[in-house]
Amino acid sequence: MIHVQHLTKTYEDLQRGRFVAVDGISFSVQKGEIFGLLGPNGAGKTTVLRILSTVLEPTEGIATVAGYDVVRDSSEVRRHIGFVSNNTAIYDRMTAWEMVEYFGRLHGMKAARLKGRLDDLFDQLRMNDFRDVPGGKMSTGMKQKVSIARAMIHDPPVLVFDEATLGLDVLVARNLLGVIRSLREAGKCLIFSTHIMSEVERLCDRIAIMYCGKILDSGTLEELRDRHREDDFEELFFGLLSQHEQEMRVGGRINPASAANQAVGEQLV
Ligand SMILES: Nc1ncnc2c1ncn2[C@@H]1O[C@H](COP(=O)(O)OP(=O)(O)OP(=O)(O)O)[C@@H](O)[C@H]1O
Repeated sequence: MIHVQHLTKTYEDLQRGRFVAVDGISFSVQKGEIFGLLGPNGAGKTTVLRILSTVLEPTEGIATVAGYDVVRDSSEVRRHIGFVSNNTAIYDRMTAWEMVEYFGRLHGMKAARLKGRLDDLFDQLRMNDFRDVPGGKMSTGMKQKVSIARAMIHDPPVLVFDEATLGLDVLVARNLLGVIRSLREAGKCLIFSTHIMSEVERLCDRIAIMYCGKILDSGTLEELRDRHREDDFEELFFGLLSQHEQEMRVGGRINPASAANQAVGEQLV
């Protein structure tokens, strides 16, 4: 469902000059699978997810979603993908129902199909209690559910969650992880970015550890543990990051992103 090959994204930055945010990464995600992108702030996760959802174009490499190329077939990609982040704008004066309905219309859905889909989603995500509550009066958990419903209204086979639990209390975050699991059961292809190790351990079928724009390693939790002979995932993760730092230092190729990530230990849970 998602195929990424040698994907690179460079930004022209006033301070850093030409900056490589994503550096030749490759991975695939199948139907019915949750793929976790784990990495500290600045690792390049959001950039990858924005390329997949056609908000950004890659500098080099190929990315396809449901068989469609993110550059050549961007409107087909948008039809097949839903994007959930932690900072989706929720309109204060629109109710939960109106907001999700509005996004359905933006996707060109006809009234009858839209009504059926709204009913299903409000049941599935248990949103009926607050269907008429305006955005300005919603709790963070309600807002997050509206964001998910909005991303799912057109029933895309691929869903992207970018740091979606950031700022949520434990209960709401736990509910969200439950929703993501149920989407996997429904056969969706899910990609989930986070800097929280326990989330990937609990949720993801396969994991890519990302740092300074590169995937340092990827596989199931068991494969990673076996390969690195380390049962403690936190130790494994930090071991990979410091090995990468060391290799960059020896090669004299310190990526500016490394400097930006010096406080990496403090950012990770
Ligand atoms: N528009 C931009 N112009 C220049 N640099 C950028 C731009 N967007 C992102 N970057 C840089 O690219 C790198 C990767 O950022 P990105 O947001 O993809 O990382 P991330 O892993 O999602 O981290 P975070 O969790 O902080 O969002 C960072 O060093 C960031 O400062």
